[in-house]
Amino acid sequence: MNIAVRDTDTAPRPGLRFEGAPFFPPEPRTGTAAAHPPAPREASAPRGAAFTFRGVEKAFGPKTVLHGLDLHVPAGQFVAVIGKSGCGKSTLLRLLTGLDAPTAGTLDIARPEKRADITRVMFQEPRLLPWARVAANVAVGLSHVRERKEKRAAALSLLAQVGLSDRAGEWPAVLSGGQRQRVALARALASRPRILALDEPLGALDALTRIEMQMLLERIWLQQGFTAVLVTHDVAEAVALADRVVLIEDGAIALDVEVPLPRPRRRGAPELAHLEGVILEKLLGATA
Ligand SMILES: Nc1ncnc2c1ncn2[C@@H]1O[C@H](COP(=O)(O)OP(=O)(O)OP(=O)(O)O)[C@@H](O)[C@H]1O
Repeated sequence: MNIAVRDTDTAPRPGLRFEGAPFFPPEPRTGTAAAHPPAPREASAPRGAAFTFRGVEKAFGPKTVLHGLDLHVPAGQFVAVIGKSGCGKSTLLRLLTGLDAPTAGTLDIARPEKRADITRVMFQEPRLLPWARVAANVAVGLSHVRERKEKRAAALSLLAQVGLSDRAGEWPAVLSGGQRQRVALARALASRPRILALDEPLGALDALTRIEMQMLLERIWLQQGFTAVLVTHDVAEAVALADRVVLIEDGAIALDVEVPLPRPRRRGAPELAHLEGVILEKLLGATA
């Protein structure tokens, strides 16, 4: 198996892999971020790119969390972001989704003026509205659909995608944790985002539900072709789902690993375990 591992800034980026990204055709990665000329803050990303961080710094008062982070992600790619607690993973997602702004550097993103429309975030906790039934919770993501009947039909169709057709009229409180996350996923997908940011969305689920949700997420990603950025502490999850795993260390990308394995990936396969070991070794080195 040919595994491309990159200690950032010392080696060229690995080749890209695209599998099942029907809406966004693959584009060969062309050079490093440094090869691009400086761009105005949040200018349009290069064609075929979902987003590019160039020398992005984020400081909170005297504390600098991200130091000159470079990350180019082509449209349709599934990227997993790992790193020790407090290294800046959620901060990266907040910058990506426009919830926060970099203190230096540039973030190039397709149609930045529409960022609220093209990005969606899913968190560890589903954050559903407790006073709204399941279908109404999904409809929150359907603000672009005006007609009530149409909205309901769209919400039901989304619930069918996540396997919850029969729970549309229930309250979130009666659902299991995994079912609530399915509703949150349906709501996140409702606006057909181009970029789905996932901040440890499966972290609170039991092991079996977690694997079921991973498979659901992968299936929907394969069908819809959005760009997925998954923050996770679970390296096995990262290699099972992602085209590419990046490790943040000392505020920058310390490792960039391609996952050259066909889908669906068999949990426990030796190739996955090998790759997991390579990444864990680096991660443990970072936390030692
Ligand atoms: N709004 C804020 N004000 C001050 N400091 C912040 C703020 N947001 C994040 N930080 C700090 O930035 C650092 C990175 O936080 P972040 O949440 O991005 O880490 P993380 O890698 O996602 O951590 P974890 O894996 O534990 O969730 C932490 O030290 C955190 O305390």
